[in-house]
This record gives sequence, structure tokens and C-alpha cells, in this order.
Amino acid sequence: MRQQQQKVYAVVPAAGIGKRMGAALPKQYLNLDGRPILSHTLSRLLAHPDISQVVVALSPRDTLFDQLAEAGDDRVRRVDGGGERADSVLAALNAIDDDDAWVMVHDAARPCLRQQDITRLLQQAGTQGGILAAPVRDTMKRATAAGDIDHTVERQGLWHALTPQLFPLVALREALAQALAQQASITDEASAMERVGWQPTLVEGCISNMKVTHPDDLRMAELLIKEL
Ligand SMILES: Nc1ccn([C@@H]2O[C@H](COP(=O)(O)OP(=O)(O)OP(=O)(O)O)[C@@H](O)[C@H]2O)c(=O)n1
Ligand SMILES: C[C@](O)(CO)[C@H](O)COP(=O)(O)O
Repeated sequence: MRQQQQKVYAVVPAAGIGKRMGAALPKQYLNLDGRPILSHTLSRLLAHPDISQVVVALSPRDTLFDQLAEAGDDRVRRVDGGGERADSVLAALNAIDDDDAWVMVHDAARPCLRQQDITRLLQQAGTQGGILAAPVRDTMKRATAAGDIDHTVERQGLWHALTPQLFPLVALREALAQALAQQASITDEASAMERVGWQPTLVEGCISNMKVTHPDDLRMAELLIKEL
């Protein structure tokens, strides 16, 4: 459980190229309701009173970030990201000099984050951290290589992992570095912590906290962002 005096740093991996989006720009810079996706994401984190600073991992070739209004906020710092999302997150963690801190890692591609979800994660995460997540609503199928149904997966106890994901800085930095050194497949911070035996808390978050991944997601996010 985070102690009140322990600072919270937000880490935003934003160095991806958005292959699945197939746009001319990296998807974090696509326009959403009048401004880039990354601008929405940063402003939501900066608006929360318990977040001290935001460290954004960007492509070394990023020339768009400085055009964002949030780039001028003195609580925002940029670092060079890496080849994979986990490398970008670790680069940001290595730039934080506060071993007593906790970090809240949130995808740049999830602009529809609600303040109450950030608060709930901070309040409900346990001593082994926590993640926002949404219980699976649909019946889940495992596919055969041919694309047919192999079997139905029991959905009881099955959750979609979202972000933010909240952990003590030092523990996450060590677990992530170890996972990457061992070339483990890490697609979220919790999986790095699970590898070292942690059982983070699942904190139910709003399913509207979607990750903009494919073109259709942008249209959905346009509808959702207006409701926040
Ligand atoms: N080397 C990378 C790859 C991804 N990300 C970030 O991690 C988040 C989630 O990743 P994803 O949705 O997969 O974004 P992309 O990698 O850009 O998408 P794609 O896989 O379609 O290329 C995004 O905000 C993305 O910018 C990152 O910081 N560094
Ligand atoms: C971190 C994440 O958003 C949790 O669902 C997801 O794992 C990111 O996956 P991606 O393939 O890097 O978008």
C-alpha cells in the first residue's frame, strides 16, 4: 500500500509507430476532438492532484511532441524510448531519481482515462501494486490455426488488463530490467511483476478507457472523449 507521503510519477510510453493504425503519423499524434491523442492523455494525468510529474518516452526521431501545449508544463519530462514498449517504460523509470516513489504507467494511446479511475487505482492498489482492469463480458473462444473455434475459454475470473498500472518504482525497475535481460515477452508492467512472484490487485476500471489501436478505435474514442 502506497503511503501518502510517497510521490507518484506517471510514466507514459509514447514512442510507438502505430503500425496497426496504418496512419501517416504515429497514432499518438492523430487528431482526437481537436487535439492530438497524446495531448489528451497527458492533460488527464496532469489534472490529477496526486501525480507529481510525468515522464514521457518518445521516439528519438519525434519532432511533434514540442508542439503540444503539455510539453511546456514544468512537470513534464521527456526521455528517449526504446524498440519495444517495455524498453520505453524502463528508459523512463531509469530517469526517475526518487527510490521512495511509486510509478503509474499509462499508455499514450489511452486518452479516455477518467480522474475517478486514477483515484480508485491509488486507493485500492495493495502492497504489491495494482492495475486498472475490466472483467470480460463476452464469451471467449480459443481459435485453431485455421481460424475455427477450438474451444470456449472459461470467462469467470478473466479480465482485460488496462492502464494505468501502479507499482513501487524500484521493484518495477528491477523486475522489468530482469525480464528484458532474460528476453521474456512483456506486454504490460504487471507481467514483469508476476514473473518475480507479485500478485498485483485488479482494480475495476471503466471499459471506455480503451487503447486506440486500429482505425475503428479512433471513431469510438471520438464518441467517448466527449463524455468525459
Ligand atoms: N517501442 C515502443 C512501442 C510502443 N510504445 C507505446 O506503448 C503504447 C501501447 O503500445 P501500442 O498500442 O502497441 O502502440 P504501437 O506500438 O505504436 O502500435 P503498433 O503495435 O500498432 O505499432 C503506445 O502508447 C505506444 O506509443 C512505446 O512507448 N515504445
Ligand atoms: C499495456 C496494455 O495496454 C495492457 O492491455 C497492452 O498490453 C499494450 O499492448 P500493446 O500491444 O503494446 O498495445
